[in-house]
Amino acid sequence: MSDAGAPAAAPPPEPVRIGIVSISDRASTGVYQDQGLPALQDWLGAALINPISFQPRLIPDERALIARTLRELVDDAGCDLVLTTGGTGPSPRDVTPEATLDVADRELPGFGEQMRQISLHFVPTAILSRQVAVIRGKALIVNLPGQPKAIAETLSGHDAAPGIFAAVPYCIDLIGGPYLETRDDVCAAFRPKNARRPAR
Ligand SMILES: Nc1ncnc2c1ncn2[C@@H]1O[C@H](COP(=O)(O)OP(=O)(O)OP(=O)(O)O)[C@@H](O)[C@H]1O
Ligand SMILES: Nc1nc2c(c(=O)[nH]1)N[C@H]1C(S)=C(S)[C@@H](COP(=O)(O)O)O[C@H]1N2
Repeated sequence: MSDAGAPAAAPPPEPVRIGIVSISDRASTGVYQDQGLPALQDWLGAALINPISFQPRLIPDERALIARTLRELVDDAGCDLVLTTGGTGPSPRDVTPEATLDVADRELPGFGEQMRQISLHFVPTAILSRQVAVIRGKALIVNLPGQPKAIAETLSGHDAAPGIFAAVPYCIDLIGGPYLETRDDVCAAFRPKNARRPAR
């Protein structure tokens, strides 16, 4: 039978390379078991339809090492997206935002603003979190708080506020990365109509 006239089958989802970085003095030295990397991997694996190649890193709260790790993930490992967790608070060892700005080409303040709004719904101490999001080359780097439960809270949001991940696929389109497709029950990605490909 001919397929003439039938709509073209959607191309397979594009592969994406994602750096996940857990920044914690105690988890990186074995004082407690790291829960940051598994939480990031679980959430992203559930949310994205694209095949994901994870680049995981577990490191202490050292500014130069964090910056070096972010550069390596983007410039050498070729990550399209890097999510960090931890080190965003006000204590002297919390230096993740500074290290992230050290490697930034440009800052995207909306991510931090939205994240703090979402987190206020869960904890009043959300205002202590100094997360930033930046572009380096063709990659987006986003800081998340260190509490393992904060990862799903900030990425998914809640009834009154969409999670910050909703804006990630379109951002990655705009900076030249792969077309990210999400499972709507975990996270409905927002794209303007003219940027959407046909749904699967
Ligand atoms: N990677 C992690 N794995 C498991 N639990 C974590 C992790 N990071 C943080 N937590 C938990 O969240 C709490 C607050 O995180 P925060 O990033 O402020 O830790 P911290 O006091 O800077 O210490 P550290 O850097 O040693 O994790 C920690 O006290 C810990 O209970
Ligand atoms: N969604 C969410 N955001 C949160 C939290 C949380 O539990 N859930 N903890 C807050 C606390 S107590 C602090 S100190 C800051 C910074 O955390 P970090 O240093 O672990 O990155 O994140 C805040 N943001």
